[in-house]
Amino acid sequence: MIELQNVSVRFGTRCVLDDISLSLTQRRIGIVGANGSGKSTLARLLNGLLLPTSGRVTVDGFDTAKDGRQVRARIGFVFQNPDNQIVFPVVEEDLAFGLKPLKLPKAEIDARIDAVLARYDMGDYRTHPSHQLSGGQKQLLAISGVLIMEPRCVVFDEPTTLLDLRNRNRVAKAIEALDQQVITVSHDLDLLAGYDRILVVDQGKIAIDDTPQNALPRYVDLMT
Ligand SMILES: Nc1ncnc2c1ncn2[C@@H]1O[C@H](COP(=O)(O)OP(=O)(O)OP(=O)(O)O)[C@@H](O)[C@H]1O
Repeated sequence: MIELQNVSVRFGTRCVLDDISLSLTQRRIGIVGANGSGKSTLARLLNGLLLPTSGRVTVDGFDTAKDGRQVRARIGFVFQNPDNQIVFPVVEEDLAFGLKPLKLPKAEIDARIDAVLARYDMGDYRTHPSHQLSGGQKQLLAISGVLIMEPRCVVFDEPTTLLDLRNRNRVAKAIEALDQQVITVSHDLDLLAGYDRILVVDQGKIAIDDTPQNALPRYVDLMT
């Protein structure tokens, strides 16, 4: 379980998240809010990319401030722009990179690379230059680089924002098919319609915490 206990985040004198407590147990959780409301900040707290100014974030009892390794093994993070996530020039090298610290046998590494690429029908791209992939393929590679670590939860920060409709649909399908817990920050409300729980971030607080059926229309009202 991911838990936030009285979490605040301040940047200088600006309080971006103000005393938030949450238990994140549902399989699909969406986070929405206006630009600059603190959604990415909230998402980045969940795997220790960012530490709270005060309060505690724990993942299965591990504190993000103290147990970074255990937290990152459990929670994967997919950035909005896959170019920020893809670091190696060749697809298979990029996928193998995250596995390095695990010191797995080469056969296991190869098997995991084959499995994630097969999942997205990208087996032919194993030795392809990563930066020559299409935008949608890059996002799928970024997702693959996270899945290969076998996290139990994946946090997505605006995963479809940079994609055309075709690739948006491809990535949406890929997210939908995940067995893992998924926490998605998005302005794409259709992406979140089938989720179990929606959190609306507004002025440093969770203004609405409800099902999509209840939360999304109220959010749309709030924004208009
Ligand atoms: N490292 C940082 N240092 C200073 N201010 C920051 C930092 N990160 C975020 N902020 C500020 O905190 C606020 C919330 O940012 P955040 O990225 O969480 O918003 P968001 O809801 O994800 O926005 P968007 O929808 O535009 O992506 C913004 O005003 C932003 O400028």
